[in-house]
Amino acid sequence: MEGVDHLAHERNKAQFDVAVMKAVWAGSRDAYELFHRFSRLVANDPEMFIPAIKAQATEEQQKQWLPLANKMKIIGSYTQTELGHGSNVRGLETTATFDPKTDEFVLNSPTLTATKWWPGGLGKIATHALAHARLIIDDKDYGVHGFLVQLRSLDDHLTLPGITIGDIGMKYGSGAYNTMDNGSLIFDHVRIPRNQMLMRLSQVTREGKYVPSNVPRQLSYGTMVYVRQKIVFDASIALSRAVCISTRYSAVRRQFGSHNGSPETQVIDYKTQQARLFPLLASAYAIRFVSEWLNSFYKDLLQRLEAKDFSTLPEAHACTAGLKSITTSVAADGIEECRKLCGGHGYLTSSGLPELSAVYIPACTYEGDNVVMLLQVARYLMKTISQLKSGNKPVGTTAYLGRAEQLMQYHSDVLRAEDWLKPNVVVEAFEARAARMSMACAQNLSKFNNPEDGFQELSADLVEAATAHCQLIIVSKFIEKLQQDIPGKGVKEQLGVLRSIYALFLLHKHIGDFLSTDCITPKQGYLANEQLRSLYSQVRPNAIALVDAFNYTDHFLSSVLGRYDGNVYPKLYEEAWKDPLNDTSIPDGFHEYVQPMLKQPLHHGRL
Ligand SMILES: CCCCCCCC/C=C\CCCCCCCC(=O)SCCNC(=O)CCNC(=O)[C@H](O)C(C)(C)COP(=O)(O)OP(=O)(O)OC[C@H]1O[C@@H](n2cnc3c(N)ncnc32)[C@H](O)[C@@H]1OP(=O)(O)O
Ligand SMILES: Cc1cc2nc3c(=O)[nH]c(=O)nc-3n(C[C@H](O)[C@H](O)[C@H](O)COP(=O)(O)OP(=O)(O)OC[C@H]3O[C@@H](n4cnc5c(N)ncnc54)[C@H](O)[C@@H]3O)c2cc1C
Repeated sequence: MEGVDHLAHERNKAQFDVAVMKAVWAGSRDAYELFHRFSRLVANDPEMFIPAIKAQATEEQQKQWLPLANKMKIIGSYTQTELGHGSNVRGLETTATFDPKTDEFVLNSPTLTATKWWPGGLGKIATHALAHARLIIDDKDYGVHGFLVQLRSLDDHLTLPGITIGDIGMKYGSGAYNTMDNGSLIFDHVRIPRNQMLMRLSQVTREGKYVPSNVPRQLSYGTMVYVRQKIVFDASIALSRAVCISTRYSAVRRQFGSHNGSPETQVIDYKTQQARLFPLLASAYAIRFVSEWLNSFYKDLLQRLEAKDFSTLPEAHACTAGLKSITTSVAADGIEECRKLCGGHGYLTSSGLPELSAVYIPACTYEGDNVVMLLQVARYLMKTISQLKSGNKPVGTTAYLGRAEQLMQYHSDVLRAEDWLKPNVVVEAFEARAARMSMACAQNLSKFNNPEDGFQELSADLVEAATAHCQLIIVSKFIEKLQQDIPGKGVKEQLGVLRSIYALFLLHKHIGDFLSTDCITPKQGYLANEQLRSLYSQVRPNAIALVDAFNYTDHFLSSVLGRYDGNVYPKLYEEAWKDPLNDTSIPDGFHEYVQPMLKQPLHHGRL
């Protein structure tokens, strides 16, 4: 049956132009062409070190180090986290003490918990580290700064004196993340020249004078803003990959429902399967579009920073931290749901899902623990609300808080299920929910004498308010995307269906928020759910074409279940047969251990 497309009948059902949708998913026609060519050539290979040099090094330092890094003459590791501290960057313990006699910094790990722990590439391969350490001059602590430190000889790759490096060992699962040499590093009074402190933001002079930056010190966290927005894009890839596998397999898999010898039901036709799968399909598109927006916001930030305009930096931090958190959580949970959607076969390595899950789930932790990131968003929201009194009009993603008074009076006017298809009806409900949750937190916070005590006490509520705010951003950006000119037969209509599924699924999932804040009535909640069911029926004939639009090759999916041609069973069988256990019919050790047991005589009356 090689060459037969078992999913052709599904593809024929599509009510939209898949070629155009491929370009929409890729971002543009050009991006599509590029991805199409490259995805067939290379695997993803993220750099980790270079963005930080660009952000924190002076022009002179960049001239010295970037060509070396770009040409792979040196291999760098972003070395921030320690055994004792990851989230609390200000709590890092490694020290870099200035020695005015020699014009050097002395890097030292004063305690076990100061050991650098986790940095990727550090364990085995890196020649240099961008190490984060506390700057000490004349016994005065100036806080955490970045230092370029050579770790290994460029001749024989042996570690240099005073440096102890190891790999931190096996990680979750047996999958590909174990090929990453996350490492540990101890400094024992290692000396580096003064000009290897990254001095774009603040400098240390030859005399040992600290010259603080005249720009916000938060700029030193710029690498994290950059990587977090990349991670949002990455979430759309990881989730769409899992959704592609489980959608195709759900159309192939049949279970129950045969009448008089007719074929059994495709599991994708079960409403329960649709209610689990289609919100994830919609989420993949939603994350894709919000990542597109976030990337353009980030590019705008860079232009502003060039012009010394720092006004959007706090919002950029809140958006990248919050969206990193929400989207990686959705993707990680979504991958696991996709595994379950594939039943038993989803647990096989050949489904591609266990590997994807094991590699992906740390995204909820690295580059900022997801809860810690939402608490940053909450701080930003509380700050925005506290400034309302002084007449500060919020802009951008918090503009709706400027209409807080009006939103506190809001009651949804939905009367019929179809009313929930109107974008403005959805946005108003999401704005009112987010605003009321934040306002409630702000009001509760004001009851505490010490705001920090209040923040700790209310942190679970604050995380929920931040979640509501971030979900509002994603819903709004999906709606804005559809306000653009999108050509192609049926493309906009399909995206409209996905947009409504995304928003109404969230409403259904967080119905408690919407009801307890009195934004909607139970009847309106019921109508939203009714609408959701009918949207699932609309997406059903287009489901396969919607995942085809991701344009993933079988090689990229690495999944027997997600094959483009749907030829699952013969390939599943073939794949199992490749297992080394099947090379022989008698397993190793059988004659030594199992056979003697089998040959033991039976004793009457005893087992
Ligand atoms: C590397 C390149 C890769 C490129 C390719 C990408 C492909 C993508 C796909 C997949 C590859 C991924 C591979 C894995 C990579 C993993 C790498 C790592 O994990 S590296 C370690 C990351 N470590 C954290 O993220 C720590 C988390 N902690 C923190 O960020 C901070 O410490 C935080 C936010 C918790 C703040 O802690 P506080 O409370 O002590 O803050 P205070 O330092 O005092 O600063 C407070 C002020 O600064 C602002 N702020 C904080 N962070 C900011 C930021 N990043 N930008 C701007 N402002 C920020 C705050 O809003 C606040 O502002 P106000 O004073 O209220 O105005
Ligand atoms: C696969 C992987 C790759 C990594 N790569 C790198 C790298 O290349 N370079 C590098 O420097 N680091 C790297 N890291 C480290 C990573 O950035 C940190 O692990 C991450 O920032 C989380 O910090 P932590 O480990 O200190 O978690 P912790 O902060 O110890 O988190 C433990 C728990 O405490 C909670 N918590 C912490 N603080 C608060 C708070 N203020 N309020 C409420 N709850 C809180 C968290 O939510 C979490 O539930 C990597 C980590 C992983 C897993």
